[in-house]
Amino acid sequence: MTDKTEHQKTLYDKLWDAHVVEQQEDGNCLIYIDRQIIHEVTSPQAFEGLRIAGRPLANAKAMLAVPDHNVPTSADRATAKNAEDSQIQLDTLEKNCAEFGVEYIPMMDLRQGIVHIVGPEQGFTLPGMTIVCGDSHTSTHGAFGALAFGIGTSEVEHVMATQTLVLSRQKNMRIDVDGVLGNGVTAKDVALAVIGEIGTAGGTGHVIEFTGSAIRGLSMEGRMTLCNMSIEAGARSGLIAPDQVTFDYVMGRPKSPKGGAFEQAVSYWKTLTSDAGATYDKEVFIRAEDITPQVTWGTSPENVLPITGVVPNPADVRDPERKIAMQRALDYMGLEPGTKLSDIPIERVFIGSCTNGRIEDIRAVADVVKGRKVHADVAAWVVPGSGLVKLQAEEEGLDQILIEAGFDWREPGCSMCLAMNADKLEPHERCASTSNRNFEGRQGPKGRTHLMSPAMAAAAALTGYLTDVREL
Ligand SMILES: CC(C)[C@H](C(=O)O)[C@@H](O)C(=O)O
Ligand code: SF4
Repeated sequence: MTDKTEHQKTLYDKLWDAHVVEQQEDGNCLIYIDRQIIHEVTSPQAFEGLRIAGRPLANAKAMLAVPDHNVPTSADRATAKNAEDSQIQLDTLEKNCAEFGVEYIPMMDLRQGIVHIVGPEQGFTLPGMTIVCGDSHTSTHGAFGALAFGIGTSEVEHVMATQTLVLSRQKNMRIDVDGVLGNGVTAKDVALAVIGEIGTAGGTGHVIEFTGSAIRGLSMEGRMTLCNMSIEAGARSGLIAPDQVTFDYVMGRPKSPKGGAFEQAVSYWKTLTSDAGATYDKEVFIRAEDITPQVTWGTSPENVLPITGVVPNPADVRDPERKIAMQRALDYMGLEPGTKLSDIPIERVFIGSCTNGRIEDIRAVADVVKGRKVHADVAAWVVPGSGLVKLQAEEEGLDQILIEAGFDWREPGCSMCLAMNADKLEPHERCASTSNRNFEGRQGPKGRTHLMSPAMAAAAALTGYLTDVREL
């Protein structure tokens, strides 16, 4: 419910109002869902539910399926032996899509990749839409000015059956980043700095709209990185108003509107901005110049500091709960308070994931490592976010730069972002990673993850330590 007049809506208000099917007495709304993307992990029970109920899909054309979490990323993926449970999930997705008539992008298709990279690439993700997926990082698609959020498996089934969801309206939050980002500072650093500032619960109950000149200055790739991590700041969705950068990205994609329909769409999309008089429930202002290259030291994305910092000391923390959590994180990470972050050695590097597996990310890595060598004690991987990202990188010769530097150039998938298949850290291995979660065991049992930007991960690969990319 909103009292705002037609002229004082936020972008979120506009997207919400445009999709309300029915207002319920308890204040919740039945919301129309334009599109659903599915992967192999959270769709099997949903399909099974439909099968048992004897229900068809409400609109198979509103769905797109792609396997990503469990696919092997080794060069021999077509024949590679997968773990049995991984293979079952992959086979089940393919079978379900054939049975229910859902478009399915197979593993060996050039378009295969991580759902949140494939949707935008294919023009399946468009401004103004409501987009869901049984995956928390669906927030990524908010970079297009779409209302996009992750849902649970029972909701996946509900959308399959009805193309709607019952939702409660979120509050409006605005994070404004104004100014110009410094050298070596990227969208990932903005995301980590925001989480450092507001905490992993800072956005709870809110949809975050990112505004300001530094946000406008980001490419679509950067905007996706930022919205991707809104979920790590507690918000289910992130939003950026669409502009010319968005329209240019969307134009000519396989599934985007063409010709006159595109022009018409753009004139609607141009209305998708927060009105000048619109108010937010919460506002945060950050100066772009204050953001430096960030790295995490602990087991939550909010355990983040500038690379110039030192490992914090639990003794300096008053709150007893926070003190215990910090000590636990340091024990898990095998770190001593006071250690300079740049003195922490790493053994693995993972460049990829739906946060940083796009072409711009791979270019940034190639830029840093060109003509240099990965440190002898480091095993470094680049896992492109999709087959199309991989192809583009190869056409630009980036794969050669990376391979010559000593990187392993792999096939697309979620891979070591969450270690659902063979791609994982050994216990106690320490990894510079461009992914989004550093939880205990996230990249493998007892594995230790430091989150950072692609350029920073590339710098770490070269030196064997967490490294300030600005000083290379
Ligand atoms: C497997 C999936 C449900 C999960 C998510 O929802 O995010 C995964 O993608 C992750 O990043 O942890
Ligand atoms: S790349 Fe990582 S965060 Fe993204 S969908 Fe896959 S597992 Fe989740």
